[in-house]
Amino acid sequence: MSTVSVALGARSYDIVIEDGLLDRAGERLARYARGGRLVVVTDEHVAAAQLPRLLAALTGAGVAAEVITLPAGEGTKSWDGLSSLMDRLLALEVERNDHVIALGGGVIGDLVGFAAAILKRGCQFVQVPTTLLAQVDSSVGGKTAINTAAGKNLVGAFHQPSLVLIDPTSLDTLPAREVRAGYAEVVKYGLIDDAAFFDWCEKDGTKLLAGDPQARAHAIEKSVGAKAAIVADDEEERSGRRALLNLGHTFGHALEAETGYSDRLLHGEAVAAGMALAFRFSAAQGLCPAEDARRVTAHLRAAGLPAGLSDAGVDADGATLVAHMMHDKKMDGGKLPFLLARGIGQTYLDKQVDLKAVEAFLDGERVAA
Ligand SMILES: NC(=O)c1ccc[n+]([C@@H]2O[C@H](COP(=O)([O-])OP(=O)(O)OC[C@H]3O[C@@H](n4cnc5c(N)ncnc54)[C@H](O)[C@@H]3O)[C@@H](O)[C@H]2O)c1
Ligand SMILES: O=C(O)C(=O)C[C@@H](O)[C@H](O)[C@H](O)COP(=O)(O)O
Ligand SMILES: [Zn+2]
Repeated sequence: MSTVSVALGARSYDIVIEDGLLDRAGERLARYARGGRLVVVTDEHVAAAQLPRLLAALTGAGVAAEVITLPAGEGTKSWDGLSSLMDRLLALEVERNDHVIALGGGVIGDLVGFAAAILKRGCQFVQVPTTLLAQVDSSVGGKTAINTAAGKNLVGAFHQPSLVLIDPTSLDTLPAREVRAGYAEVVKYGLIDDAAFFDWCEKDGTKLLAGDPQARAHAIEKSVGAKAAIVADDEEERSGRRALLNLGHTFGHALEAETGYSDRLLHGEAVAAGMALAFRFSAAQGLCPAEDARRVTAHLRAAGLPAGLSDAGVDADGATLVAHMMHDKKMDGGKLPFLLARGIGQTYLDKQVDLKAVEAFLDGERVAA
């Protein structure tokens, strides 16, 4: 077992990582059960694959669970998904001091977190992530949101969980495509500021993708440790440090918008393509060695992830993609700061990027594909 703490003063919390934790979560969660009950929110796939383990643990600890099961997929992170969840939480008479349990991937975590942030002006929640992406990234840090017609995560709040329980064995039922999508956010930590970890990904990433328990534990602990440190330093993305976690996301969110937030392109896949584009753009601008951009592209493709527009199934011109980017939350005074790289492990926030250059670069990528 390992525990990582997110140091945020009164809002500090632990992230507990342990194989089999789901089966032993009853005692840990029982302390949050007021009146002997807890509300668990999950999606239909997780309800079939992992919920029985959590329910058995809760029953064993004498806790009664009310379960809300939502449709699986990015479409649930929407006004409709939020409205339906809020009505159901209100019908269950969840109170401000109650804890709601989010059991699922990033969609459930982001949606439940946002619902918790606004239910009766704020109740509490616990993250029990069941995808690789959620275990290495979305369950930590308190970014909660839904998507709107204008773009990704545009309505949301910073609302930290009280606890994060990570059971890597819950990934045993996760489809391989979802494991690969989560792996993109693992690689991200190496590319941001840890070149040695990117080396590890090149050497041992395939073990992680195959479900090797040691590789899985190493990747989750490294990722969560890196994210916890960044969040503790810049909780609400004010100083620029937390923005580093957005590497690949400005391009990636534009690709997700272009594919309609659908199964055509998963968030992690869009981030993979976005990181490769960020590195190639950096190289094209003379900021980053071409060899580093080549390594990033090659590694993502070797992992079965998209590393460009055509891999991602996107056939849009630069102007269309840049128009999506204008909704990015990093926009500041009409300018869009970009996460660029001076090399692997040397990501930085560049506030001087010329959007015409981004547009021309993307047009070139489209032609080259
Ligand atoms: N808040 C953050 O910091 C943050 C970080 C990264 C991503 N995100 C968000 O996370 C979302 C993507 O999350 P995701 O990739 O986890 O997708 P997801 O929540 O849609 O889960 C992916 C699929 O796997 C299924 N699933 C989940 N766990 C399973 C299991 N153990 N066994 C079998 N099936 C399982 C789900 O039902 C779903 O079909 C995006 O909306 C993204 O914007 C948020
Ligand atoms: O936690 C963060 O900060 C991140 O940026 C993590 C990202 O992986 C995640 O996709 C996040 O939701 C994107 O944030 P956004 O502010 O661009 O919506
Ligand atoms: Zn992400």
